[in-house]
This record gives sequence, C-alpha cells and structure tokens, in this order.
Amino acid sequence: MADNATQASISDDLSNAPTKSKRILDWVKGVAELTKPDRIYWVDGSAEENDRLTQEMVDSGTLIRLNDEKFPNSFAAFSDPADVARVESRTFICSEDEKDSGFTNNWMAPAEMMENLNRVFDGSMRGRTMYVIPFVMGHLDAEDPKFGIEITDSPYVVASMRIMAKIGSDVLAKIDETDAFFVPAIHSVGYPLAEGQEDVPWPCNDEKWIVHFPEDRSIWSYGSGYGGNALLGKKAYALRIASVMAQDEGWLAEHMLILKLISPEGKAYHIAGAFPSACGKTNLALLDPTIEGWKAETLGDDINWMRFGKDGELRGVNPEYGLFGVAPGTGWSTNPNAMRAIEKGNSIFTNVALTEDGGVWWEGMTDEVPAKLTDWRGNEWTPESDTPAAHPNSRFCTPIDQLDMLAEEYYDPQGVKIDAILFGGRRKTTIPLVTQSRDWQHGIFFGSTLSSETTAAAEGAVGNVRRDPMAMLPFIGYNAGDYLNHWDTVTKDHGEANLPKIFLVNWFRRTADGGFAWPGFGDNSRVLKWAVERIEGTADANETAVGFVPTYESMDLTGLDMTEEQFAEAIAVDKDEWLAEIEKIKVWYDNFGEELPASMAQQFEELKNRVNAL
Ligand SMILES: Nc1nc2c(ncn2[C@@H]2O[C@H](COP(=O)(O)OP(=O)(O)OP(=O)(O)O)[C@@H](O)[C@H]2O)c(=O)[nH]1
Ligand SMILES: O=C([O-])CC(=O)C(=O)O
Ligand SMILES: [Mn+2]
Repeated sequence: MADNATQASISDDLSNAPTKSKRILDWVKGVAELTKPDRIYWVDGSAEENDRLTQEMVDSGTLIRLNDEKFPNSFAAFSDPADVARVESRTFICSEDEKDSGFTNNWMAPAEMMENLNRVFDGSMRGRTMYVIPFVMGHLDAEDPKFGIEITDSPYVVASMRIMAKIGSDVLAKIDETDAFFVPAIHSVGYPLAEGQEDVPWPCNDEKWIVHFPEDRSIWSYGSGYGGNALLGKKAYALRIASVMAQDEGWLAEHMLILKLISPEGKAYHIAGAFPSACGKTNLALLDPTIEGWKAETLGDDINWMRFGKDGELRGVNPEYGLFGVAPGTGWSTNPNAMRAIEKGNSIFTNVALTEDGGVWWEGMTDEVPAKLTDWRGNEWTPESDTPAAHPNSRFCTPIDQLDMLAEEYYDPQGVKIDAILFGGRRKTTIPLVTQSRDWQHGIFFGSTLSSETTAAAEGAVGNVRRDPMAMLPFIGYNAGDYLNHWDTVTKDHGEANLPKIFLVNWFRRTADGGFAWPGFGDNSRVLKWAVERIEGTADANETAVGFVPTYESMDLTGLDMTEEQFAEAIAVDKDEWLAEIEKIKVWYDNFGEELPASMAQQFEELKNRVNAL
C-alpha cells in the first residue's frame, strides 16, 4: 500500500475507534507512527471476531484447524524452532535507578533502553495489522480493576489473549467510563513485510527484547511470539508489573496456583502453591484426590493476587481466565481434569504433535503411543524417532471455565481466604516430600531459599539447581531483597493466627535406584490432607532441623503400596546433604548483600546451628 493511502487508512481507523478517550487515541496513534502498520484494528472480543481471525490464520498457514469432532473450535500452531520459551536473558526491568532492579534482573537505563526500542520498533509492523486489545486482569467489577491495553501485530496473540484474559469492548468501555489507569503493553513479532513480501507461518526475530518500565508501568516486547514473551497480561503484567504495584499498594502478586480442598466432612480449605515454571502448579491445581471422601476444586493454576480482607485474613484471587498449561505429562492417567477441559475445545495448542485423524498428541497424553505422527517441527514421527514428538515446553491454552472442577468462588472478586501456602521445587535429593515451617518467618525463609532444577519453560540448559525465591526469580519486577522485605513487612501486623501455614514440598525426590520417591499427581492429596490436619492440630509430626515432617502414621497412605522404609526415604533429612545445601544457600544469600532482610539472615543462622547439631 502506498504511504499516503496507508496514512489515510490509519487516520480512518483512529477516527472510527470505539473510544473517544484522547489519552488512549494519542497513545495508539503514537505507537502506529513508530511501528507503521498498514491498518489498526480494535479488538472487540466477540466470538464472531475470533472466528474471523482464526480462519484468517488457517488461511495464512499460522494455524491448523483440528478435527471438529475431537477438538471443536480448536487449533494447532507451530512456532519457529528458535522461539519456544520465555527468554530470561533478554528480559529487562528498566527502573530509573539500577538498584531498584536488583541482582535477579537484567537492567538498562530507561533512556538507553528507549533508544533501542525506538530503533527496533521503527517500522516493525510494516505490512501488518496492528491489533489493539483492551484487557483486564482479574474481575471487571473488582474494587480496583487492573486494566491493560496490549498492542500487537500478532493475531495469534489476540486469539490467545482472548482465552487468557477478559478482553474487548466491555473492558474498553469501563476504562473510558471510569477514566481508569491502564498498563500500556506494546508487542511486535519484529517481522515487517515489504511490499509484496510473503509472510511466514510464525514470524519472529532473532533479536528479542522483553522490557518492563516499573515506574511508568509500561511493557515493550519485541521479537518473540511465544507464551510469556508475548501474552503480556500474564507474566509481564500480572507478575512483573503487578509485583511493583503490590509493593506500592500493600499486597502480593505471586506465581501460585490456588486450590480448594474439601474434607469428607465438607470443610473447605484454600491452598496456594508457588512452584517454578513446569514444576507442577497446573497439575496440583487440577488435582484428582486419590483418598476416599476428599474433593478438590480449582481456583487458579499460575497466578495469585493476595490482599488482606477486612477481618485481616489473607485472600487470594486468580487474575486469569484461561489455562496455559505444559502439554507433555498432562494425560488421562495423570490429569484427567485437564484432559476433559481440553476435549471441550476452544483451545490453541502450540508445538504439540498432530495425529493422522486431525487431533493432537504429546508425550504422556495417552499410555499408548500413536504409530505415526507429525511432530512439532512438521516431520514424520514414529515411536522409533529419537526426538520427542511434542516440544517439552509445548502448551495447551484453554478457557478455565471449561474445567468441571472450577470452584464457584473463582467468580468472586473478593477471592478466598488462603489457609496454607506451599513452596515447592524439583529436587532429586535433600528436600523432604513435605516440611511444615516452624512459624511464619521460617516459612518466608522456605520461600526465599526455594530451589529447583531448571526446566524447558525457559531457554537454557535443563536440570541445573538454581535458587528461585517464591518461584518468582524471573518475575520479581523490582529488587529481590526489597521483595523479601515486602513479604515480611506487609504481613507483619497480621499475626500468626490470620496468616496461612507454610509448607515446603518436593514431589520430585529420587530414590537410590533413580525412581521417584513419591508417586505424585493425585497422591499429592495425601500431603494436602496432612497439611490441613496440621492446621487443625490433629496430625502428628517429627521436629527436624529443617522443620516438621510427617510421621509414617500421620500420613494417609491407604491404598498405596508404600513401606515405612520407603516413606522414610521420601521425608529423610540427611545431615551431609543439608550441610551442602547450607553452603549453597550461603552463596545465594551473598548475592543480596545489604539488601538481605535481617530476619532472613537470622533464619539462616538458626538453620545452620540446627543442622550442625545433628
Ligand atoms: N513426578 C511428578 N511429576 C509431576 C507432578 N506434578 C507435575 N509433574 C510434571 O511436571 C511437569 C510440569 O507440570 P505443570 O503442572 O504443567 O507445571 P506448572 O508449574 O504449571 O508450569 P508453568 O505453566 O510453566 O508455570 C509436567 O510434565 C508434569 O507431568 C508430580 O506430582 N510428580
Ligand atoms: O510464560 C510462559 O511462557 C509459560 C509459563 O507459564 C511459564 O513459563 O511459567
Ligand atoms: Mn502451568
């Protein structure tokens, strides 16, 4: 399109915008002047619009429509093989002062970063449509709704954001009506099209920038179309920017699932759990308890915004509308609830394998492995192939209300009272199956020293132990020392009685012969039962140097073939392992320097003394 004609069409798109807000129009206009798209499209969020956009993506080869009988209204997408996960090395927190970003984040001075961004975004949307997506994280009728507007040149992002957040006309109307603050979030895949140039199914750029400006609460993302890099309501807003808002406003934005566990007597407990990416949040959130009479319902599988209620209790809300779950390992035997939700359709799968009858498959979905598949790279695949059929970080993106087990409190803007918090990671050794903290401070210590072997959810080597405080290492939008301090100060005045009990869990410990020490998945309900019985004061525990672990008798192992010796292996506290762990914690804590809260330094000293006395 000639430049004059493009400009005319852009000004039409602006004058026909569904908002009269000068603030929004000026911003959108400015982004269009920089990125130079062919047109601007205002996303209304309707089903008709989604049908149109997904059909366009089918026609252009970005999406494959799945067999409608097996997966209605569902699509598969395949990313560029170099764009398969969050890119932590290219993720920045650009505070004015470097100190406010801290050692866990990449930093660049805002002015210098803006020079970069102005360079890469200049003309980055040429030949494309610029979509404007108004969205809200959490409830539209919350007391203080958290709005955002994402500008993107990726229709895949529009369709995925529609699943993950509440988007469209109602949201824009509410922003207008209340003149509300919104987080401006700008995303470009960084693949402009020259006149006549043909597009590729998954446009992206080798150069990537995932940038957050905490002071003005804005987000710029360039070069990737994938997951947390591109769906900016999720990790970028609901964790990185929200953690900064939470620090200012006195609440907590956390990387946690929220589960409602109901006892045989009908008493409900709400359990939050912070596990690093690909360490079991979605699976626990969709738990199918294996113990008689206990039931579970889901509130959230990834993000938990916690505020203090009027009676001083800590309440949690899930700000998302969809599940963005790791596909491999999600199957009929491990997670039937996810499978039932997925089968209802309305989903986008990314980097899974395709079956011959127009369905999808991934490792662990069914016990039987299909004889022939098309793998995530588009190659023919058989069980003899030596690469996985689905990428290890392949994902299903599915509306959360398709879960049969969704708790009714999911719809309550006040959220639920959190009774327990679990911190968990993936550790082959050292960390017992479950440990209750000695008190609230000791629980924060659990979180601050949380560690896990790295997974495929982020680029880089898999399997190295790294510290991941509160499972927030890649998501704390400010100085990590200030973040630990915020956990401490924001909860200080509320008293142990109002605060949740804290537990450290490890579903991934290995036995001497290399197998898992604990069966995991639905059997994790046994650990949750023990935890709520600890809250009620009815379950026994042994006090160890690292906290309270269950006695063999106190853990309900009915129906499990687990001897006392095997259980002892799962909960063992080994002096040599802990001496080594203490050394590693020291190295980790040294990073904080002056910023380490005194209370955590003290917890560390106390742990050291207890372990040395073993
Ligand atoms: N052995 C074992 N594996 C588990 C258990 N729970 C989850 N997993 C596996 O861990 C992987 C990731 O699980 P998810 O529940 O998707 O992890 P997540 O924390 O939601 O991941 P993100 O969405 O990246 O934040 C899958 O391959 C699961 O099969 C468990 O209890 N035991
Ligand atoms: O953000 C993503 O791409 C997916 C996700 O949930 C995570 O990595 O924790
Ligand atoms: Mn998940």
